Amino acid sequence: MKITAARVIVCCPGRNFVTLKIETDQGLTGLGDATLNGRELAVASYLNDHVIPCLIGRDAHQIEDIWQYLYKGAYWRRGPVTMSAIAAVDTALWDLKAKAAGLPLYQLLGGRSRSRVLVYGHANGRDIEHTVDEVLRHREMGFLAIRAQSGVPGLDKVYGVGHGGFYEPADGSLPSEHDWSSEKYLRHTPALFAAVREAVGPEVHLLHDAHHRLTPIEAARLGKALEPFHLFWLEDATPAENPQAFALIRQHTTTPLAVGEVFNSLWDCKALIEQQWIDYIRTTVVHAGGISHLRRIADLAALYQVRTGCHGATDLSPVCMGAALHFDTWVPNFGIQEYMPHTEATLEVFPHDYRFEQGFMHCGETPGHGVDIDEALAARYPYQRAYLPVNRLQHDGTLWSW
Ligand SMILES: O=C(O)C(=O)C[C@H](O)[C@H](O)CO
Ligand SMILES: [Mg+2]
Repeated sequence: MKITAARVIVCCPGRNFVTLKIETDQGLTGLGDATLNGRELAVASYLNDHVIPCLIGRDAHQIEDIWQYLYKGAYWRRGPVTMSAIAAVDTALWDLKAKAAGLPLYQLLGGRSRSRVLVYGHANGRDIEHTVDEVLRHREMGFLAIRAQSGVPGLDKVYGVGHGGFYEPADGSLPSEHDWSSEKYLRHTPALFAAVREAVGPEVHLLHDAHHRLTPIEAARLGKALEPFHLFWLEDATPAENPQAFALIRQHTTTPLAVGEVFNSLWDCKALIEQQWIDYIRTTVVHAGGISHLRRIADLAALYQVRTGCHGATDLSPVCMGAALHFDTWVPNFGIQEYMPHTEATLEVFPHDYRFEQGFMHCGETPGHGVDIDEALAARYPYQRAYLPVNRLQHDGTLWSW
């Protein structure tokens, strides 16, 4: 099955998505997500200008060789742009192989390890009361695991909290500015979880994302303060460029830790997993080299009882979600999958066969990963430049992690 053409489709049905479509001499096509929020066109160029010319004429079945060719062959290894581009090729090739075999993708990975995929939803509120209401609303919708984020008194805009309507953090044609105070956040967050736990009782899994904004010792303090409320996980407690920072957090708290949505290779995860400094690894298909590389990360994690918790925000396209759900259906050390519903416009551009039911997602049974693109419709939503916000410390304007 020879690759005859490949094309990058950039569209903005409510937000930007970059999709790679690979065509073959057998008439089959495969799709891969290449969306890198706020840096979309860099990946589109990487694919168009540097990767696609190397794909034409290759055997689409040689997924591993093509992966190595793009990774080692670039000489310049890793990084989010490179690894998202490789991920798109890899995902499209797995989609093609599964279509050629006439099987849903999870069957090629080794078959079903579970009947359905536990997902967590997002409850965001402007204050504690509003967040509690949102958590209860998500429980009514059937979610068994819910991430809770709330506005912080004295801070104007905070990560994870929408300003009415559909939550989309990439909100400006230049980066918008948020203000930050770790002191205010650390005073507020334990009270938030005390109220949420009191309202939902012991059964619902609760999650929280500190979104890289704390220092290691502040993160340790938060983890300790949240212990009575038994979180499923505390995510991105501190930036993870220096994995050793998690050793410090670990010494102080039994709150489970999740990290890795910004990672793009096994090498980012290695020390955190091997030292058992984390409990969940958040890498997903689009930003970590596709199904082939994600499988390697999960296999390493399994040796240390670290489980998967794939990133699944709305800036990952339905193509990524479809592929991730096949991965989740197979991966033995599955933990949980993040799930934020896409807008109606996005779902129309990307017809898909996965579905949400009573707190779980189900991947479909159609051959491949089960997600397509309506190119004519996509063409009606041209790219719009959009950036993620930046954070500045409230008291003096120092640039901080967002
Ligand atoms: O979903 C999450 O946990 C996130 O932290 C979402 C990220 O902010 C988002 O994907 C950035 O593009
Ligand atoms: Mg996160």
